[in-house]
Amino acid sequence: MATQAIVALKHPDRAKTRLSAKLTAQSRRELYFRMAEHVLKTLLRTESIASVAVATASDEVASFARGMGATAIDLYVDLGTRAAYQQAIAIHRPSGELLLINGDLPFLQPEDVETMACDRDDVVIAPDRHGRGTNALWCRTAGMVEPLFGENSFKRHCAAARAMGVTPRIVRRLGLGFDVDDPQDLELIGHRDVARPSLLS
Ligand SMILES: Nc1nc2c(ncn2[C@@H]2O[C@H](COP(=O)(O)OP(=O)(O)OP(=O)(O)O)[C@@H](O)[C@H]2O)c(=O)[nH]1
Ligand SMILES: O=C(O)[C@H](O)COP(=O)(O)O
Repeated sequence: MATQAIVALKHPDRAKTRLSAKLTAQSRRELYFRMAEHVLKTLLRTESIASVAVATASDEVASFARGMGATAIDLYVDLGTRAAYQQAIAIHRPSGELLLINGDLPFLQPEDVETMACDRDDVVIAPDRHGRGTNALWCRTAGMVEPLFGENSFKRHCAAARAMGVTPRIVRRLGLGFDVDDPQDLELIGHRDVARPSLLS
């Protein structure tokens, strides 16, 4: 199997704004790069991932991605996660298996990615742990489900798959479900019991 992965990464100076009440701009930048590095490294060492591309409008992030061994898909402007993935697909024209995955998943492990990219299904969706957003979307062929990220995108991606006659497989795992959006997520990172399955229900 050979899945192409695309990671959307916003301009670092405008990322993680919901953490502004708790973290300075400098700390938010550091957290952003730490998480992005973790996600890229994880993807790069996952066997079923053939290539990793970062979709970004930031030259700094593009260089960072290339320095790590990923490629960069240069976007013109940040218009949100949905637009970033849609533009990246339009520019990059991936064929075959495609994984769209966010760059703010601090617990992501290769096994999580392997679980998504296994052989049996056409569409696999990893919701955030609240069951609202989508943190990763895998399709057997690019274009099978249009990226519809944004608020409550999990329901939308499920409906979009069903509209194509496909029953999506849903993957709920800590590594895929735990994204860092708000101050409560930051507090949980520090706690070992973050791995409790109850957080994923
Ligand atoms: N290229 C690109 N990536 C984006 C954009 N918006 C979000 N992302 C990425 O999509 C993923 C999920 O983003 P969010 O959880 O909304 O993160 P965020 O926008 O930094 O958070 P807030 O500023 O707090 O809303 C992260 O990897 C972001 O870097 C965008 O406009 N362009
Ligand atoms: O569904 C989405 O668009 C992504 O998961 C981003 O959602 P978030 O802003 O809740 O992380």
